[in-house]
Amino acid sequence: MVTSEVCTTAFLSAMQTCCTEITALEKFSQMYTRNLVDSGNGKFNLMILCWGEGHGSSIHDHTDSHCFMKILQGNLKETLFDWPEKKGNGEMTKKSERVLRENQCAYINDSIGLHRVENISHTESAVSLHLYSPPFDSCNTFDQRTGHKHKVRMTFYSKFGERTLCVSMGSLNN
Ligand SMILES: N[C@@H](CS(=O)O)C(=O)O
Ligand SMILES: [Fe+2]
Repeated sequence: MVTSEVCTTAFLSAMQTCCTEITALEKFSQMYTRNLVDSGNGKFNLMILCWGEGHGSSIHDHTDSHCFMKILQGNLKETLFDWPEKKGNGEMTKKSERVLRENQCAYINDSIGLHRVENISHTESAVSLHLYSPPFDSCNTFDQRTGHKHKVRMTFYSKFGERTLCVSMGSLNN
């Protein structure tokens, strides 16, 4: 486990170099945007997420994938939640929260729990790098008050630097 954590950190740090160029493609909108950078021959999705002031995701899972994340710019608050009881009929349990700062890496998968990510700054945007393996294009969002889940299809605001023609935003907006 320790070895894989070290490898993960090393890998994500190595990504920093190409990300300096990638951030030139930053895309901001009314909600956080998901921008596909590399689809890894179908083995992973590497994406840049751009968070304006106050933007955040709703509570969500990661469809049984590994999710690695690195903050490239600004700060993001991550709140972890337990999975709701089967029936999902009450306030969801908050497990922990932390602020991820520039260059910090994080990891989550469904056995760790659910999370919500927010740029709580009123003055600064944030940019994060996300690596998902295997890739997925839908996940579940959860209502914090009831624990009820809702399947959501996720789309990209841009792919390989080009704006997509998605009608809906496809982000897990808060
Ligand atoms: N998992 C979210 C971003 S985050 O809030 O972790 C997404 O891919 O849109
Ligand atoms: Fe997430």
